[in-house]
Amino acid sequence: MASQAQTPKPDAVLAGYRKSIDNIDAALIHMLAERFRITQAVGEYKAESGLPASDPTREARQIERLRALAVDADLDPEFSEKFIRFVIDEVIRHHRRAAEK
Ligand SMILES: O=C(O)C(=O)C[C@]1(C(=O)O)C=C[C@@H](O)C=C1
Repeated sequence: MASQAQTPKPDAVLAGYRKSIDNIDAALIHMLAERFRITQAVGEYKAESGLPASDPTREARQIERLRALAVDADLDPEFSEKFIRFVIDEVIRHHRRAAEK
């Protein structure tokens, strides 16, 4: 019986797919880094101006917009909402930390 610990033989088809996945993952990281770079500036601005860390009205608009974009792009809108919620919650955590400084 073949052991799962054996090194799999090279698979050019899978390697090609994985090259694309790696490029897409790298682009996602760069885009997220850019988004957090700008939200850091927003957090500093909000802290200086005494504005609240979160803006639920803006968030609701963003979620609705992204859900619609997801449907158009054949992406699960529930997933897109969970993803942006996760990102925004992290931004709010950063904003609150900036306001405490
Ligand atoms: O637009 C803002 O006011 C932000 O602080 C940015 C952001 C976001 O990450 O998109 C984060 C928190 C707010 O509740 C809404 C949106």
